[in-house]
Amino acid sequence: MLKLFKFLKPYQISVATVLLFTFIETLGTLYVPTLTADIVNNGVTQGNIPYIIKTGVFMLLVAIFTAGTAVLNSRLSANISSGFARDIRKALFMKAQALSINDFHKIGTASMITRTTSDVTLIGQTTVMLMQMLLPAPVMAVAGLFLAFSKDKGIALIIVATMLIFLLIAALLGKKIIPLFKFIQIKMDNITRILREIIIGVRVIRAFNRENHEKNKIDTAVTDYAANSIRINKMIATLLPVVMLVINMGIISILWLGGRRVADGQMQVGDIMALIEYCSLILFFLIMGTMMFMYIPRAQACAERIDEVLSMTPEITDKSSNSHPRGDYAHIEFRNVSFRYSNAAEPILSNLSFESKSGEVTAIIGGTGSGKSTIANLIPRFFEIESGSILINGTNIRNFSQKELRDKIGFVPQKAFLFSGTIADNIRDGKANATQAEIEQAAQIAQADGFIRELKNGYQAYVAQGGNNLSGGQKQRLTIARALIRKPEIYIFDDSFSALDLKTDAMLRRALKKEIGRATVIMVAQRISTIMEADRILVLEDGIITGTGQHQELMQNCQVYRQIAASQLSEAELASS
Ligand SMILES: Nc1ncnc2c1ncn2[C@@H]1O[C@H](COP(=O)(O)OP(=O)(O)OP(=O)(O)O)[C@@H](O)[C@H]1O
Repeated sequence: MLKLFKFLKPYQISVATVLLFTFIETLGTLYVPTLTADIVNNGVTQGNIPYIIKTGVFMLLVAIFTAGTAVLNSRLSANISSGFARDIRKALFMKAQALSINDFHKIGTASMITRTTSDVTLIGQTTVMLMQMLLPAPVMAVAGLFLAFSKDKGIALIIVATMLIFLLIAALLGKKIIPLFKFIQIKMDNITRILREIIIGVRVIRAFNRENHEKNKIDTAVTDYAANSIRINKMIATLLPVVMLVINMGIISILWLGGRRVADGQMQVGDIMALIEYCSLILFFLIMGTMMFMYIPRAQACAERIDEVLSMTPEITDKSSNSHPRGDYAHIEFRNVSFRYSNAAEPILSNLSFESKSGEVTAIIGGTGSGKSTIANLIPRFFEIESGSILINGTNIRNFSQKELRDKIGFVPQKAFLFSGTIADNIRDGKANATQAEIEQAAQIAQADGFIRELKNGYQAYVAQGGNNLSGGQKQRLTIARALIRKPEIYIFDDSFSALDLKTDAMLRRALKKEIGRATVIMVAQRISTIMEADRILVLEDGIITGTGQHQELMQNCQVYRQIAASQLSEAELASS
């Protein structure tokens, strides 16, 4: 947790002010019973009304001043807490942006959400509670005991004994509660993960009537969380009456010994009142401080989870500071590339070599799981290759900054993903300063203009989260338009035409051909008809290229390609190819 305190640096002055105010507030709180004793001893028992009024007014001023510092303290603390939490969240977000997909998988999406939301909130709250509740406890104890000893040593020792009994009980209970607090965040992660899956997969759940199964899953997770919380609350609930008993025993002892002292004429009545008040205040602040000690392990667990993300070294970093400005063409070369996913035993691609020339369409076809999407994902450097090199215009992609590299690419992912907002906003994600004319032109080439204009608000029509209010084909066309608007040097279509009907597929490819110019196109596809006209087709089988050439060459030379064609084309189409 100490590591995260560096985020408090911008709030140094505020933190110092809170500490000072807390100190003043604590002393002010202790001064009030001292004044009460004074009023009773020198005013009430003597019948000295002017003294009562004078000291009473002074006491009122002390109380108002103490309350004022408390209000200011709360406001400052709230500001520190929210600013501190905001800064940690920003840092987490920036880190998440820098992490590779592999790095991200190590943490998990649900855990990343919990860490950025509830973990940070808890750290912010705990830090402020630490300043307001834990730090005043020793000040109160030392100052309170000092005042108590100055009034009566014997009674002060009763207060010390009461404190020790309380601390013993708190230590015994803390030993049981602290591990439970640590578990709470892990259980919260579990709830977030299940909820996220249920929300995203709601259609599948309904389609397969899995509502009860999912309900049971979330019930179990929530019940588990609740059981943990109930156990904690039960223990805290036990602590409070026991502590009250200890305090009351302390007060009774003070009254007993104080009464005898008053009877012997060694002490005044007001002093008993002050001593009881000191005892109550010390114990009250100790209770609050102890509660904090129980929260600290939970905050500590959260801090460790946050620090784990913040201290991660991204797997993919920018090495070169040389700049590689955007051009208008790209020549891609895979040279003996081998790649394996971090959790996989076997490589997915082995010694893969191919070239994709400027102005040409290179298509990749092959069975499912053969590694087509993996190749598409390696060009923007979403993953790091194991050996070999990927070159763009002769430069290793590792020598580009990730931003420069990705600026060159118009990427259309296999799973069409849109953001909530308007249709125009989504296309503009490809080029932030795109004009309406550019947006419409990109949509026309992507064969999306027609359906967009039929929507009630056209380009301003609302796209729901993930594009859930659009059809699969509509979403695909918008993701294509988003890539086209960049006018990139490299187009990567990862099975991006699969949801289009054959006619739209053909029209889109025809429009694309005119648009591409000197750019390079990598087109992953399952359908032969989509790639038949490509300048070069790579046939992939288990991460190895088993055939390269144009459609007709492959029909003659490549058995795997012939088998794919035979399974998709009609007799007439096969005969004519
Ligand atoms: N993140 C990942 N971690 C581990 N293995 C993965 C990961 N992504 C893909 N794989 C594995 O890599 C292999 C190749 O996957 P890839 O997505 O490249 O295949 P593909 O040819 O595009 O398949 P499809 O046509 O079904 O989309 C598969 O066996 C897959 O299980």
